[in-house]
Amino acid sequence: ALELKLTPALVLLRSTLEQLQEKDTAKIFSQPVNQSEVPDYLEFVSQPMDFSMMVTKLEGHAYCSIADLEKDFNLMISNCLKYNSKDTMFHKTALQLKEVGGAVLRHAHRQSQSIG
Ligand SMILES: CC(=O)c1c[nH]c2ccccc12
Repeated sequence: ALELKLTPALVLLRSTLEQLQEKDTAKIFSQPVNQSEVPDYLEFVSQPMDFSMMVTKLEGHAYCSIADLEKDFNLMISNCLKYNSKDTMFHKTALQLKEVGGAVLRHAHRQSQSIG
């Protein structure tokens, strides 16, 4: 539709990231894992990622597509699944966010295709 023609890719990236953050109702992904509180974190996770870092990257034009955003989202989820064992709230929350976030991203991919 015409109004999508006026929607720059950056606006779609921003709204997609905002939708993903809204799904993280426990806000466990809002900020980096505090490495002084979790001293062994970097033994399991080589590339930390969280939503605050993704916002900084987005505003710094580090994401050229929904696929770029999806890569960091998937990294953030897999870090959490790796560090936190299956029986933890964090692990279960990450699995749920992976599901609902996937739907948000699939919808965003469709929208970006119709922008052209
Ligand atoms: C997202 C994640 O793994 C974590 C979010 N907060 C944490 C606190 C201790 C250990 C891990 C975490």
